[in-house]
Amino acid sequence: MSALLEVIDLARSFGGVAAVDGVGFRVGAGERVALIGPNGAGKTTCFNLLNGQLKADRGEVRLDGRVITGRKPRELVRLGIGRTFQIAQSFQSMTVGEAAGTALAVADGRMYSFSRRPADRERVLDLLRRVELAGAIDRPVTALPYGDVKRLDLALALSGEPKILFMDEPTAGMAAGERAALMDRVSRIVAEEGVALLFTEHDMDAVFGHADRVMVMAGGRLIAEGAVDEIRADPEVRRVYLGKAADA
Ligand SMILES: Nc1ncnc2c1ncn2[C@@H]1O[C@H](COP(=O)(O)OP(=O)(O)OP(=O)(O)O)[C@@H](O)[C@H]1O
Repeated sequence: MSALLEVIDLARSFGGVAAVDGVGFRVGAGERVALIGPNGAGKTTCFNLLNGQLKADRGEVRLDGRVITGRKPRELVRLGIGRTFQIAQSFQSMTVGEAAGTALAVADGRMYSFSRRPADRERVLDLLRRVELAGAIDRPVTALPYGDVKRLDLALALSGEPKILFMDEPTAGMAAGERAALMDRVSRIVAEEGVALLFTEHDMDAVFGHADRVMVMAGGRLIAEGAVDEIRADPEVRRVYLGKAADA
């Protein structure tokens, strides 16, 4: 049986730096996979190759067996890839409802039509309910506390009804309690809706609590892959990344 996401020999260099150097892996439908590794390992570059932000020098990405390498981010949304947006940059002048409505319109492919008919309020509310943000529909995005910005970010990523969700450091900059709440919500959505999840994180509670499988990157390559307990116990992973933190 073919995987939902299949990555084959993916590579991208910047000048002399091989940021991603022949990476291959699979993610199954509904699976939660964490990509971890030290700073500069190549995780963000890998994500940007998958989500169409960067062009690969080499390699192939397949979704449901279809080659999607080189597709534009907007096409990828329509093919079933959801990814978090840079809300702070894109939606500063909007309310929460307008931001969600815009994301739904983009996902529908109506964004550049003459009518620019906004998504109806019920649909926007449904999307916001999934991330427990319906009560904030008329609030300006700029007035949201940081944890709610992250929830909105998640809502926008879900707007295209993705088969797989890419989240690059979803809990970065959040307080510990907020981090746990966000990851619990993400895990619930993934379980209830059958969406697969690929995420990077430096917070090991989020990784070990919410991943079915963990992949470890260092120097542009995958150096280990396995279930949470295997990765925790892997001597090479402890040496390059987890170190003494794993004993805590
Ligand atoms: N646009 C770019 N131009 C030049 N070098 C880059 C660029 N993007 C990434 N790199 C380099 O590629 C390597 C991998 O960086 P990347 O950001 O993908 O790592 P990362 O694992 O996401 O790190 P972090 O955990 O700190 O976010 C690093 O050496 C980085 O300096």
